Amino acid sequence: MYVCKTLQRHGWSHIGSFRGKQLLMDMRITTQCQNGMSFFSLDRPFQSLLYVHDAVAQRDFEPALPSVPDDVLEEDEDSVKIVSLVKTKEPLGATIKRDESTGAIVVARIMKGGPADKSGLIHEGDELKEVNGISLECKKPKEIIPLLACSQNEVKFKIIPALSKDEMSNKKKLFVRALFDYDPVEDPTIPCQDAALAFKRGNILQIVSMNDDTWWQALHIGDSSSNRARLIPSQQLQERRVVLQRPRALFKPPAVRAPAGSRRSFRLGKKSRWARERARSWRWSTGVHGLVCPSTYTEVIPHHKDSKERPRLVVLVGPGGVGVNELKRRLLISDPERYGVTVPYTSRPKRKQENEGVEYHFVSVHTFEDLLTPYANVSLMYKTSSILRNIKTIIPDTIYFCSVSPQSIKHVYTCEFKPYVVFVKPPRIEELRLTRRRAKFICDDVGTNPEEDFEDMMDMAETMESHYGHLFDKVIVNGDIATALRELKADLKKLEEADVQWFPAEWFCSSPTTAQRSCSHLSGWI
Ligand SMILES: Nc1ncnc2c1ncn2[C@@H]1O[C@H](COP(=O)(O)OP(=O)(O)OP(=O)(O)O)[C@@H](O)[C@H]1O
Repeated sequence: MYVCKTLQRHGWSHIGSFRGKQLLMDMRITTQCQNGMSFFSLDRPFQSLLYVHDAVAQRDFEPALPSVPDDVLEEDEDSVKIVSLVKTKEPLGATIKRDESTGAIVVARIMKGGPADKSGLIHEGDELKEVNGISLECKKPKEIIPLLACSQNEVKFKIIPALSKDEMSNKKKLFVRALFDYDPVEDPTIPCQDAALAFKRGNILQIVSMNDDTWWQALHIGDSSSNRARLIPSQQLQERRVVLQRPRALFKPPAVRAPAGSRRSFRLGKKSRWARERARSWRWSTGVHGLVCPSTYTEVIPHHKDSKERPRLVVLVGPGGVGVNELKRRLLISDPERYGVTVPYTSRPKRKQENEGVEYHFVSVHTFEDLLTPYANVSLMYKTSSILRNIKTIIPDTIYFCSVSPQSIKHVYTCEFKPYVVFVKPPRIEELRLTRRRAKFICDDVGTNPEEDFEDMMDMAETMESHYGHLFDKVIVNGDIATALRELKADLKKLEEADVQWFPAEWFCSSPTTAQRSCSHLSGWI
């Protein structure tokens, strides 16, 4: 029974089109009058025809599109596509995978001749956002297959189409981690202060234009208050500035000191003359006095954390005596369930409060030297890797710390360990003197003068920062130990809770040349 309300008002001629009317006249029609409303029963084909007509007239054939999510940027709005495929017994003919760097589910392969291929609507590289209205965010490929299996007649996909190669090169978003603080208020050269972006070391910026050699345009990721690009100093400009501001580092001659072995102090005085000289020569050969590129920005890519992913390895670095072990010790005491350590090797003598295999494996200078020969270095690296691997498989939820010398960071600075590198930095020299003396850790060396060691520590910290600063995710100033510990714990908590983490692009570079370029502070992609 087809109810035709229009019939009542205007009679036959108003049902659909004239063609409809003509058809109607040709059919067998039964009409009845009931309460002033006209009813008529029609044969099935004709009834279907009217349904189709009405559907077309009301444009009912178009799919009901879900609303555009709020977080889609204006420029992205047109890139969401809804694809509806009729389901048959055949599989769709596509494979999907999770993109490691973005966490997105993407079409990995389209099988030739399969339904997906024949439809021409789904392509390799397309990002799947939803299946039948169910969001695929944080889902794994194996969780998505049952969603497809249980859908009835049709499967509806919400897709972000893959970009063509040309579009890719134009549209690839470029993110960097800032390696310095920038305050436009203190920059007299900025063309327009209101158009500038202030940022802190460690902030993530999206570079939206590099057309100008001196001023780039960038957005501050995580600052939802503004979507407007602002000016930041380009890498080139910042490098020039750093070099001009570094006369002390560049021209300071090596300090002439009394023979190192002639004095004893809380920390370095216990080192052999050889070790002290070696440390100093390393500083001069690799530090600010060598060919060091100033830290400006380093390219990063977002990584969407998987709920089952292990915590990242936390690597602590800092100049000798700054308090790396003290921080590790206190962290372990504060929560032994949550934190674990790896035990490094050292050639320095054991201190009173230290135990073999706890803070370090104490080995002789000779053994340590052996470990540093090129051949042994491989086995040391292997040992380090296997120790870390074992630990990672034994207690997956524990956050592991390891302290390494900055030169050794490269052994763990890989996608396998995904280290989070924390640089433990001494405070200003006055605070260093005050806090260390107050803590009385020079008590076992009566009559020592730690002043030179404090200076060495400051020098070494400066060298490490200028040489390896681009690898540091976090800098903790160890003045007051309780404050430093609190800050470190808060930072690790934030790291654990963050859904998106920013990994250096070099971890994902396949060719060593590209990796090297990306490591040298973006010089490759300018
Ligand atoms: N913030 C601080 N205030 C006072 N004393 C501190 C502080 N941090 C560390 N110390 C003390 O300084 C001494 C050296 O610290 P620690 O052994 O942790 O240094 P380290 O960085 O591990 O050196 P190394 O790498 O040579 O072992 C210890 O006696 C420690 O208790």
